Amino acid sequence: ECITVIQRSISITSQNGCHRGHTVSDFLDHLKLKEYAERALRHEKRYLLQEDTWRDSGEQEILQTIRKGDIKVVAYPWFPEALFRRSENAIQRANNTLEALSQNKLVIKKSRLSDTLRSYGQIQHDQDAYGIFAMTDIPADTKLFLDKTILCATDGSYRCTTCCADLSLGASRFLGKLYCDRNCFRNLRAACGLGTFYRYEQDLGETVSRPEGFQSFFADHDLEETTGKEEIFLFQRALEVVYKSTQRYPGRHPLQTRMLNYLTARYHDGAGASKRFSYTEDVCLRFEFLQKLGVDIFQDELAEAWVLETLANRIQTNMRGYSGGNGDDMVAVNTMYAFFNHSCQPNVKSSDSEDEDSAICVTTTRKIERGEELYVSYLSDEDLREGHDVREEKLRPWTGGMCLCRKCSRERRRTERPVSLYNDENRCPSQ
Ligand SMILES: C[S@@+](CC[C@H](N)C(=O)[O-])C[C@H]1O[C@@H](n2cnc3c(N)ncnc32)[C@H](O)[C@@H]1O
Repeated sequence: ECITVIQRSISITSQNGCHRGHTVSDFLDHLKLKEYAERALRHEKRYLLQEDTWRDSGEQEILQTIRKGDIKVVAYPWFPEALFRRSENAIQRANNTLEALSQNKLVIKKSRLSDTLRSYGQIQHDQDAYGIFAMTDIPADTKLFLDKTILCATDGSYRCTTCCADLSLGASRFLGKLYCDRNCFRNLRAACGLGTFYRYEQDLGETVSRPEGFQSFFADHDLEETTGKEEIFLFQRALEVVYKSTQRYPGRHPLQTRMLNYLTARYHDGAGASKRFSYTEDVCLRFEFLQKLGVDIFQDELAEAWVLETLANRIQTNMRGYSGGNGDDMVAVNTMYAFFNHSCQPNVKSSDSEDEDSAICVTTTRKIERGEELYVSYLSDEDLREGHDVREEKLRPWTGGMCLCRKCSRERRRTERPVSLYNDENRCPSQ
């Protein structure tokens, strides 16, 4: 009913050609929309009041939060349970890949953080956190594996626009962007379809057939000033991958797309705060991009808000960033690397591969014993030198609460209640 009212008022406004010539029907529509908005506000308030994280907040605070546009994304009750988390098969497949890559040195298992994360509500009550464990003793400075990138996005200044490879040794320019070579340019063009390149193609004078009502993403949005625009591009790449998968395997749900189904999603909302909602980024850009892919946003499962949200969440929880300091920022997802949990005293370090596009290389920083869990740091070296409170705040987007690493547990113990998992030196419980 609400959509009909909106559609009617849009068509009246466009027929009138301006917003000033209000009609009686405009006015009634306005009143009706206001009523719907009030009803939605009451509903959202009731919903938030039932939530643990909001129980201590006053009604005014809740209302203000909703008015600012903060929302909580929940799945519709009819979504199958299987879509809430990764399948056993996905973990098994990931394990086969990791064992082969690491030459049987490493295995993916339930992390030693898992039970505590669950008891603190940092993961869901029926969710497991996985991690990477050593299957043998491993000396310091051992190269563990090289993990290829499945998705990446860059601003393109010093890295290839398609594969994010370092371009310091040479690059080719096509239509104003830098690439390793023509192949990379062609790959991105094939992956993104016409929309991405419309403006550039037009500049070159090539004829492009433009579907009616079609809007070019880059032509209509100036993202130059947007912070984190690489993340928006990364999300679009993920949508392309998912779209291609659903075209190829029509019965497969978008969230079961291979590779992306290796990734865990955060179901906490980070620091107890709900997600800041941006109409431009969360609605307009996503829908426009789906439209570009040819997805019917009222019919297709891919366009369902919870699916898009979960997809974006999986990308954000598992991506890694790289900043070379010269503006060559990039964000990438590497599926095996994504299984590492974080420690403020990591026993594994990562580096960009020198010879393999944007692949990531992981190496031990000290001797590892059989059965130990391996951890990387999600923070930069500089941030690791900060005190406990600063580190915990910076880690909150991932942890949604406390950092459960050994160092943080120790430092927290000095000040408040203990969260100790470390009586036996990071050992996996089953060893
Ligand atoms: C990149 S994933 C790591 C692998 C993940 N445990 C899995 O099952 O695939 C990041 C997520 O792991 C959990 N995590 C990793 N390190 C953590 C830590 N030190 N403290 C709390 N949670 C952590 C958080 O839930 C975070 O969102």
